[in-house]
Amino acid sequence: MKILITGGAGFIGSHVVRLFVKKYPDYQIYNLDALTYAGNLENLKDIEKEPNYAFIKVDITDEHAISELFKTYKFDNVIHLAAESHVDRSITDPLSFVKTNVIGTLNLLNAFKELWKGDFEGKRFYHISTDEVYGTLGETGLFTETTSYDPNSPYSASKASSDHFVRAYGETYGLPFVISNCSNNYGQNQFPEKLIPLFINNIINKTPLPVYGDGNYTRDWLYVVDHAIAIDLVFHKGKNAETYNIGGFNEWKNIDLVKELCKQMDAKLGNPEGTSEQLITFVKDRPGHDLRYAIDASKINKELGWSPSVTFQEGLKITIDWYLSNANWLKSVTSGAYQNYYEKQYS
Ligand SMILES: Cc1cn([C@H]2C[C@H](O)[C@@H](COP(=O)(O)OP(=O)(O)O[C@H]3O[C@H](CO)[C@@H](O)[C@H](O)[C@H]3O)O2)c(=O)[nH]c1=O
Repeated sequence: MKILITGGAGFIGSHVVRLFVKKYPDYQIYNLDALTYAGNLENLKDIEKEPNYAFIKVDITDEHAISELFKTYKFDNVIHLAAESHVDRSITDPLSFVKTNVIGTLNLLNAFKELWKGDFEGKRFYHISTDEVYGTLGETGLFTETTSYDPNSPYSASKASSDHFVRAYGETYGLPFVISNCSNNYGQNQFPEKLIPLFINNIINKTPLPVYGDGNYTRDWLYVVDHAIAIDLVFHKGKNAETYNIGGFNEWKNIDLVKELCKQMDAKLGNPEGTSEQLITFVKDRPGHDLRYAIDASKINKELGWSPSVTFQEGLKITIDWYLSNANWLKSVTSGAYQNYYEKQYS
């Protein structure tokens, strides 16, 4: 089986590529990535020489290149993770999100459709998406697979649009697909623009921790390897044309999470208690900031037997240890791209 995994050099993508390369030696895994600021082949150093792994540097916005690639390699299946993913960046540059997340997805769908021309036996297009397509929750309630789409940021609007296109290709052309919508991920190799790795990096460098608004925003956090395990299950056992919500049953208000992170970092760094908390700085809010995301993951639990295997305390510990022992990785990824979007745009 030939599987194209897009965005495989990125954070979640690299964990998915590693899992598939190691677990399925009979599959041929093609990792397609444009290697933008968030993609890094260092993330896959440990598996790059495996015989069932190949890397292809192509941007999914390049319609011609994508079409030629599908003709050459005849991929049986696609697991599509390539995306612009950072909400703050989408606020300053929405168009690049439409190009990659919407047009890029369309290019893949078209190439897949043209390659198999309706003979889709044993084929599947798996679109990896986000819980942000559902918009925001109040203090109570959970997103289920039937919650209406109501995206609020340019990022979530672009992901909602690509989800709709995938479903439309299923309805219109009979293209076999499955979609999953996941909550906030954290873990090793995440680019330090996202809350947890950004704040770990800032604590290491003793720079301010910019908490947006009053910090009373809630996210549901999932350890990235548990997401990769869920993707493996949905890919192999998920029903055609279905959606699966994936979440950690692990809601945290940002301010509480940041304080917990500070506590664990102080313990690790041998700082007196309370040292890192002094770096917390309440700053101007993110425009259109969604109050709360929370996922009802009971469908994937009941149908496919998935539930998170790593507790938040364990996952956070693994993550902190990884960043502390990979200072070179942190330095190299932060030397080029500007990672602290608060300072750049909202100050
Ligand atoms: C970077 C940053 C974030 N925040 C807040 C904003 C959010 O309420 C929360 C998490 O922010 P972020 O790490 O940017 O993640 P968020 O906007 O929730 O979106 C993430 O989670 C989504 C899934 O829910 C993914 O689809 C997105 O690709 C991913 O970026 O922390 C701060 O207060 N200060 C910051 O500097």
